[in-house]
Amino acid sequence: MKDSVLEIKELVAGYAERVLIRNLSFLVPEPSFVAIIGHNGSGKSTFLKALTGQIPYQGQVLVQGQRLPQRTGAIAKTLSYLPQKNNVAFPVLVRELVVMGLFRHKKLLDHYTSADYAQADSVLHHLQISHLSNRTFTDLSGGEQQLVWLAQLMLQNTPLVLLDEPTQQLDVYHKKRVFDLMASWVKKQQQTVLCITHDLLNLLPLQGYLLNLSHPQPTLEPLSLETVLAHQQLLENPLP
Ligand SMILES: Nc1ncnc2c1ncn2[C@@H]1O[C@H](COP(=O)(O)OP(=O)(O)OP(=O)(O)O)[C@@H](O)[C@H]1O
Repeated sequence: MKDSVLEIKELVAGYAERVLIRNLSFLVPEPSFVAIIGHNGSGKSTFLKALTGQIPYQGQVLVQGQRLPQRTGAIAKTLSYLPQKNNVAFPVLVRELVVMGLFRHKKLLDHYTSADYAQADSVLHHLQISHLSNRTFTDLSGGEQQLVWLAQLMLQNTPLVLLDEPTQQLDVYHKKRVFDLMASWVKKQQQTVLCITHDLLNLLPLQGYLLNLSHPQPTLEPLSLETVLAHQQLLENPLP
């Protein structure tokens, strides 16, 4: 039997005196898009922090049948992660930041080659942000920075991609484009995408699943007009 791409078994995670994820179990059988939704503070980022080894957890996470290590370094081959806030403390050109997405294929002191830069240029072109290529990253607007991080994530090309509100600062046009882009990662590259979002209406055209962490016992539900609208209504009310 083929291994499922992702299986979460009885995951428990949270902080010192506050368990936020209680006995979460679900299975993603094949490469899929999974929208993680829920009220502010319901534990969405906490869930991704557990998967990325930033906080300890109980339970099991299996990726393609293998237990995901709990150490950040060892996880890097399997998954890429775009946090909600990602600061860069030094002035770096956009093209240089994007090419770093290939770090998994490099040894410590390796230089990036012209073929690597060609790949970086290609994803910048794909995201329609080639004009930002030689700009200093820290001078860009919040939305432009978000698109640059997405370009870097594309170069990482891991089986599992975790994104924490990747469309938060984007305009209406770019929000739609980024949701289309995530759908194409699933379809064309067979990647599994877990995306935290509050943009429920943008989920309507997509195929995949929805996981509402505001629910007392969250489960994967197929994305459809009915499920999205039902959850939108739930989220319009206070956290139970
Ligand atoms: N390091 C920490 N120590 C203690 N509590 C924390 C820590 N980080 C987050 N929390 C708390 O855990 C709860 C869940 O936080 P989390 O960031 O997972 O929520 P979220 O669902 O992603 O919310 P949002 O939609 O606002 O991004 C919040 O109440 C938050 O204050």
